Amino acid sequence: MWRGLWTLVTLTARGPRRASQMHRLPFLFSLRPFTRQGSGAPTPGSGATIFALSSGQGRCGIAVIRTSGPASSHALRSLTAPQDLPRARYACLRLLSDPRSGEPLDRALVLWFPGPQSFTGEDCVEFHVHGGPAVVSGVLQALGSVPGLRPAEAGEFTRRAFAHGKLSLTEVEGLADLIHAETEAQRRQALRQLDGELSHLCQSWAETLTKALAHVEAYIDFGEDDNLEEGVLEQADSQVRELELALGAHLRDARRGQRLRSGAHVVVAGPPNAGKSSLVNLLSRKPVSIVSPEPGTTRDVLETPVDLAGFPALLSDTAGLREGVGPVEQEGVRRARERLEQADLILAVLDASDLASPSSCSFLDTIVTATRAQSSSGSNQRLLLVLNKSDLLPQGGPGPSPELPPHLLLSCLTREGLDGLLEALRKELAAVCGDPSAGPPLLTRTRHQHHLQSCLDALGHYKEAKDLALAAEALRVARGHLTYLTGGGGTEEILDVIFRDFCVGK
Ligand SMILES: Nc1nc2c(ncn2[C@@H]2O[C@H](COP(=O)(O)OP(=O)(O)OP(=O)(O)O)[C@@H](O)[C@H]2O)c(=O)[nH]1
Repeated sequence: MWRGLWTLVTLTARGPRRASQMHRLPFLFSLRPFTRQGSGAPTPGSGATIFALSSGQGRCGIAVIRTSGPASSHALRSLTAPQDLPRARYACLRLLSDPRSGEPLDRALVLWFPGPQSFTGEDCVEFHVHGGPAVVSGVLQALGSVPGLRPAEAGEFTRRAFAHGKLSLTEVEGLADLIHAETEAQRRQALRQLDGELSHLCQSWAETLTKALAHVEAYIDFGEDDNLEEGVLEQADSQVRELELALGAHLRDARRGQRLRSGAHVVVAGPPNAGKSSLVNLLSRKPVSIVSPEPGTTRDVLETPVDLAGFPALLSDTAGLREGVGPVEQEGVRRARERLEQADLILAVLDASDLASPSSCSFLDTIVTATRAQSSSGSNQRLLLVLNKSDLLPQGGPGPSPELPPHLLLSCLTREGLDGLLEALRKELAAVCGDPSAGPPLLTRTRHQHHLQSCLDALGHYKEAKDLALAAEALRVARGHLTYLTGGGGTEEILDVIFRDFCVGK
């Protein structure tokens, strides 16, 4: 019975998740225009000079404390001896003292970044002090005693950088992702976004729309005037068509960039005793699940975040799939099936030495059906079949069998086949999450999807417009959504959401 269920839900697995993601951030989609990015948009208390510990908390070799704002040079002079400003952007060794008592605090490297050539665009100072808690708290207290200085709020340095046009909103998001990146693939994607690839792409699309709009407005103003070059409206139409194709391609990326940020759902499933828990423990390099020779040991879904071949994943161990069991195990089997529906990648595990058992046959049957259903439905769900316990097979393995779909041989016991499995996982996860090192930049947030979709909708209105004034307005709306995407418009709400991801000192 569950076989049919799985197949059915395989076809529709993406729908509900998308809906729930949209639901969680409803206010992001009702943006009103506000001051343009980079034009000195106000930040809360932007007149003050802020300071914070920018390196990690706790004892460390070197800690970096920084300031940003007009009183930065005064703060530097107040704490250091000699009191002159060091050469801009050159590290210089200074004695730091408490300006209230004159008590020495540390010998530190000091860097002076006069605005606007600084991270925030304001005057900034960095103190590279010894990372002991007493040194750090002494320097922070000394800075707090300097008039005009106050502790920074979370993300306030970056918010100031955004307000001064140093970073676009997508670059700010890339920076937040870089700080939170836990895997190689996440780091690559974040760095590309921080480098402005997505931002530049949106800007080039916005420029295309500006040209199309100029053509339409010229036609409105001059009509069939001799001075107007021929075919201006046709040019606008072809620019819109090209842009539609480009936006459509990005929107069809199956949310790979978002999966790379949040982690792919990888579900380990199979009949009881196949070695699912052993595989989960092997891949996560920790004892997440109980392993025992008794079939039916795992009865609930056990989840663990892992770095799988450089990609972030949420790995789920599930109850062995079988019929005719007690109520507790039955519930575990129901939950396992539910998890299979949500999986981006299914790791189907079978005991290679027990392929003829009824539970293995029934599971194999299901995999074959599911694989066929996937290829005919165009589903994005991926599947890898792993034949575990290869150490129990006679030399040479089970040999080619027409009944078996493509599979990998593995022994969780001896780890033979693990490298091959990791390589296969890397390929599958690159298909699920996208390759962060190649191809066009991916959309990494629901917000990006929303603005591109809205832009595309507006282009649809352009094509349907009954008169040129309406067509021009549709182009303006479309361009507005691209501007919103890079932070050229928005509300304090969206900025609050994005900057909430930052820690104090960034
Ligand atoms: N020989 C051999 N035994 C293995 C291998 N992998 C797992 N086992 C053994 O197979 C038994 C079942 O392993 P589990 O990892 O608990 O299997 P499971 O699929 O999670 O089992 P359920 O919780 O019942 O669904 C244990 O005794 C493991 O030590 C392997 O590669 N080779």
